Amino acid sequence: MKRKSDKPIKITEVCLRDGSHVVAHQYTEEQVRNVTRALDDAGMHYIEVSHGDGLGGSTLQYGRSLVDEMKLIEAAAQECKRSKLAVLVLPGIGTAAELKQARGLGASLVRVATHVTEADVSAQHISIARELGMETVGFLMMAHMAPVEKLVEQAKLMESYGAEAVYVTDSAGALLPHEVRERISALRESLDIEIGFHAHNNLSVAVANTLVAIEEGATRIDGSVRCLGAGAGNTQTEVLLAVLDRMGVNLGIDIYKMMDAAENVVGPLLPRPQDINRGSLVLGYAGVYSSFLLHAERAGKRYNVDPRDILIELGKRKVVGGQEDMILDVAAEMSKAQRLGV
Ligand SMILES: C[C@H](O)CC(=O)C(=O)O
Ligand SMILES: [Mn+2]
Repeated sequence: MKRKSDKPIKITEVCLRDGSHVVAHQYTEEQVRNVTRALDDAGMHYIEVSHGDGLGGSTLQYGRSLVDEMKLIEAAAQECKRSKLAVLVLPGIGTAAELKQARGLGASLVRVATHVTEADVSAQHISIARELGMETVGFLMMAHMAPVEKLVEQAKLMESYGAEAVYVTDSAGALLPHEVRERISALRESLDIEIGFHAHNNLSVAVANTLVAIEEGATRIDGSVRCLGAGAGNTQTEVLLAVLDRMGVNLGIDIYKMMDAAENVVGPLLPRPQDINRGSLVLGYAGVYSSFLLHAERAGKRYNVDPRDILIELGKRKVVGGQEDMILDVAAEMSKAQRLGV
């Protein structure tokens, strides 16, 4: 494989954070320990643990966690012998106090996530993370919603605040390979820091998109074992590692051990197969935030509305992360319209 960066590729495994959406944030301490131990043993570079919506996400709006995420972070930290522990924080949801607590428990990297046009709200969290001595990464979500020039402008803001890498985050799994190529390439030309890529597999192109991102110079790459992430999940980590190995890129992570972790440890946690069903396909097709899938399915049941119609309407209204309450509103409106026959 020809890569436009000579820096080593670092993988962040997100099944214990993005996968938290899939299990409605019901991870137990034992599950987190078992998964972390298996990933650490395989040599995973970074393991991310937080509520699906980041530190402090356990609320009515986003869904309550079964176990306090700080307990889960602490448990994961105790299992990490080689892997580094990462957390995610969304300014406006997670606070500096929570970031400090996570740091104290052993998290050494933080991704500060904002909507793709709202990087300015990340300044304070990025600077606090740097003061805490954490590796600090910007995470521009719903990257398909901004034109390339806007994305570059926002990434440069994060760089100016002190981020050491910036991610193109395809939260809706809506980006096509050529769109990933133009985004990563533009960032590589404009930034001095590392570039990352986080995919969702709603249109079945997560691995392909990730390969394009790596070719274009992305060096921070996310994956989830067995696709255990929101919607149809993320780039399937063990598959990506096997493909990269076939392409001559060995990341020092044991592929057999990853396959075993996928089969024996993560597989049993899946509430249902992480395939591309009607709902997840619509997420990618309509460009809707992947973590809305479960909420839309629940709202659909409650109001007797097809979840696909809810998702398509949310896409039309350009609803973004943080507006989860709109899902119920839209479902209620649609149900009323159905009853009135309008
Ligand atoms: C808070 C989100 O779930 C972050 C993420 O993984 C994404 O936007 O995708
Ligand atoms: Mn995600």
